[in-house]
Amino acid sequence: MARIMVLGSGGFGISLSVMLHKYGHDVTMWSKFPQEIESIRKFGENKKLLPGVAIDASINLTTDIAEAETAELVILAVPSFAVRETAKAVASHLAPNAIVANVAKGFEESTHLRLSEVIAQEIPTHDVVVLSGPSHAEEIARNVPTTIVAACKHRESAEFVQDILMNTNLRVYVNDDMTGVELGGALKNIIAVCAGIADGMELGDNTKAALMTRGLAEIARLGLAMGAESETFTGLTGMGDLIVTCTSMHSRNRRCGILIGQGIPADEAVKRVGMTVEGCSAARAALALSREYQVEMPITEQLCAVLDGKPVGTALAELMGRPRRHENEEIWMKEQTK
Ligand SMILES: NC(=O)C1=CN([C@@H]2O[C@H](COP(=O)(O)OP(=O)(O)OC[C@H]3O[C@@H](n4cnc5c(N)ncnc54)[C@H](O)[C@@H]3O)[C@@H](O)[C@H]2O)C=CC1
Ligand SMILES: O=C(CO)COP(=O)(O)O
Repeated sequence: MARIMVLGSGGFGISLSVMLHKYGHDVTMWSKFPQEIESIRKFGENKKLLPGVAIDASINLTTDIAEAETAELVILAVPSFAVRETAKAVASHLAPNAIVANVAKGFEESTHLRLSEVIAQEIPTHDVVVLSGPSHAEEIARNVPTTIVAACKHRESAEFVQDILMNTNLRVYVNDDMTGVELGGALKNIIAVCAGIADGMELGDNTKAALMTRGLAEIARLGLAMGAESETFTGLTGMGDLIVTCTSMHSRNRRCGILIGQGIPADEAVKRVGMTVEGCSAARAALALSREYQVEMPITEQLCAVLDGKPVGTALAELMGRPRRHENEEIWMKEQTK
C-alpha cells in the first residue's frame, strides 16, 4: 500500500483516485477550488467532470496542498495551463524521496516547454515520471482493461510508479524516451480535434484514417527533430493514444472538433465541451515548435488557421491541394543524397 496524493479532482484525477483506492492505496485528492471539494463531498461524485463515478468516502479530500508531505507518490492531474502553478505550490511540501508524476498532456503555451520540463524547473529536487497512453478517465474508473506508459530518464523511478499503478486491469510499461512519450500525448490532441472536425463535417472513414495516419507522420517528424525515438510513436503513447482519442465517444478533443466541424466557433466549442480540451492550445505551441525545428506540420497549421477563423472547408481543400510528395519524403530525400 502506498500513500498517494492526486492533485486535481477533475475527470482524470478522480478516475486514478478511485482506481488506486480500490486497489488498497491510501489516497488523498486535492483541489485548488473549495467548491469542487464541497460538491464532491455533497454528491459523492463530480457531477460536472466525471458524472456517475462514485468517489468512496474514505478517499481523503482536501484543499490543503501541504498534505502532500506524507505522500510517496504525488500525481499532477490538472490541465497543462495549471501545471506550473501546481508544481510550484506543491514543491515545498514534498517528502525528500517522493516521486512526482504528471498525467497532463500538452505544452506550456507561453514557453512551448514539455510539461516535465516545466515541473523540473519548479521541482528540480525530485524525479518526474510522465504517465501517458490510451486511457480515458471514464473507462479507467470502470476498470476497463487499459495499458499506459510510465516514462522517466531513471528507470527505478518509472518502475516505482509502475509497481504502484499496475493491477489486474491496468498494465503499465516503462519507457525512458520522455520526449517521445510527452510529444505523443500532447500532439495527438491536435489530430483528435481535426478528426472531430471531419466527423462534424460528416466526411467519411477514409478522411479520418488519412488524418490519423498523416497526423502520426507529422507528430513523428517533430518528435524526431526534437530528439525522440521513432519507435515511441508506433507505441501506446503514439499510435495507441491517437487511435483512442480520434475514435472515442469519450474524447473531449474530438467532441470539441465535432462542434467546430458543425460550424461552432472554436472558443464557443471549447466552452460547450465544459471539460479540459488541450488540443487547441497545443496546436499553437506545436506550430511554433515546427517553425523552430523547421519541420512541416500541415494539419497542425490548418487547425491553427481554423482556430483563427478560417472556414473548415477551405482548410480541408488546402490540405488536399498540397504539392505532390513522396509518402516518406524525408527518407526518400536522404536516399537521394547517399
Ligand atoms: N480525462 C481523461 O480521460 C484524461 C485526461 N488527461 C489529461 O489530464 C489533464 C486533466 O484533464 P481532466 O482531468 O480530463 O480535466 P478536467 O477538466 O476534468 O479537470 C481539471 C481539474 O483541474 C483543476 N484545475 C483547473 N484549473 C486549475 C488551476 N489553475 N489550478 C489547479 N487546478 C486547476 C480543476 O479544478 C479540475 O479538478 C489534461 O491535461 C488531460 O489531457 C490524460 C489522460 C486521460
Ligand atoms: O488523453 C486522453 C485519453 O488517453 C484524453 O483526451 P481526450 O478526452 O481528448 O481523448
